[in-house]
Amino acid sequence: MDPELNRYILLNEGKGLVPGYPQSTLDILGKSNIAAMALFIAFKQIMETESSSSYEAFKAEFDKLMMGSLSLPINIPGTNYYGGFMVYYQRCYLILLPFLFDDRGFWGSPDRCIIGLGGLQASTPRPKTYPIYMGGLVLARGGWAQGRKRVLRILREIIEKRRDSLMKHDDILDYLLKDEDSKYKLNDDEILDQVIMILYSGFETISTTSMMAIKYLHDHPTALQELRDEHFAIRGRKKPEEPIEWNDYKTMSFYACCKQIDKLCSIPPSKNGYLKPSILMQVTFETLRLATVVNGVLRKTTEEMELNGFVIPRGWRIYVYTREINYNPFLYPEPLKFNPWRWLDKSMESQNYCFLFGGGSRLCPGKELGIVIISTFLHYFVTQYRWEEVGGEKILKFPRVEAPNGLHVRVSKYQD
Ligand code: HEM
Repeated sequence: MDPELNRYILLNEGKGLVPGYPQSTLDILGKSNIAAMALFIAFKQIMETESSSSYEAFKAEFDKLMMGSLSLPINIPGTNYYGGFMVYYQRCYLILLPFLFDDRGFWGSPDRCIIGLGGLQASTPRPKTYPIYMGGLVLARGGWAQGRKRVLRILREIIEKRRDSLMKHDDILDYLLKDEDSKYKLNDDEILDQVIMILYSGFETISTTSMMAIKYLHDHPTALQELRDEHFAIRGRKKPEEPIEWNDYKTMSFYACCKQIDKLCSIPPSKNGYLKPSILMQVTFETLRLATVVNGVLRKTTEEMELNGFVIPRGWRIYVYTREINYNPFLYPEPLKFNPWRWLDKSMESQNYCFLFGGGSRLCPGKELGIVIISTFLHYFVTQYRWEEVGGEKILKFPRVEAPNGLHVRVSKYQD
């Protein structure tokens, strides 16, 4: 691992401390550390050299753009939208299936609904009324508003400088700019779209999941201890300051290195070795399940279809609300409980109801990268620090997972 990133991951010491709290207190999400870390990592992967000179200016504009991308499309000065951007303009039909509301009118009671690409499960109680409501949900658009304009300007300048320079870089932007194979050559607009897409997609997903993992581990000392054992075992094979690398990551993922796993796990080791998820993977998947960051996936019907009595016309855009699957008690007993060990069975992740990263041909292409970044962060965090919450830890789960005031923790150096 790049030592600079490594340092950043080690909590960006001295930066982003929450005013009013002692020096050792960090705002884990919100406007500082984890979110900044996720964006910085993505920025550095895309433009290694420019990450030191252009990052701060870029980040300021990107923050505005992020805010605008999740707002009503009112394109007048003063609104979040005007200061940001929207991705595409498409009319989208929001399908509110009545089973998303239970008898008390609550959203998605865990025991009543499941919708997946395979259809509704037989256990779903059928509503008598016609199930589909149409709402004009405008997802996006309207010219390039301010945030995006400025972000694009910064990126274009970087691209121009790259073209004028003879230096070679080993980063994503260099690969995008290469014109060796004209079959895959992208024009500048397409390159810019790719860059923004990578920055945008990995930002909130990674930072929110990392924050929630810290929260759950804090609240579940047994899981934290098991994770620490697993990661001190990895550190034990390395010199004190030696960064982790790819081979370490492999032992951090599906090769169990914690004895306790064998006690808990009913599955025999596979012939390839102990191909069982490590406690790190279990914690990550359980966090992704319980604190669902991406609530659903968008699809379009290419022909009229019937899903267990629900008729969906051809050409409709559908928001498949996958979040509820994660709380289905038939699939995940005691669904609201943080139980990382339920992921001991590796096959859980490949079940066709598991939509943590979407599914089918649109499966999240950043899945592995996202898991690597979260894993690396947790590895350093749990082996180097203890932490306790110090107020402001209000967490909202709906409509999106967030800590409106940040999750404040006081960290101290970990000593046995
Ligand atoms: C914890 C981390 C992440 C989670 C939970 C996550 C989740 C998801 C989900 C649920 C989808 C929808 C897939 C579908 O429609 O079936 C998606 C799509 C996507 N994700 Fe991620 N993602 C994560 C990280 C990343 C990262 C790091 C990147 C890029 C570097 C990325 C890039 C994308 C892109 C480009 C799509 C659209 C794919 C398409 O429509 O073909 N994601 N992600």
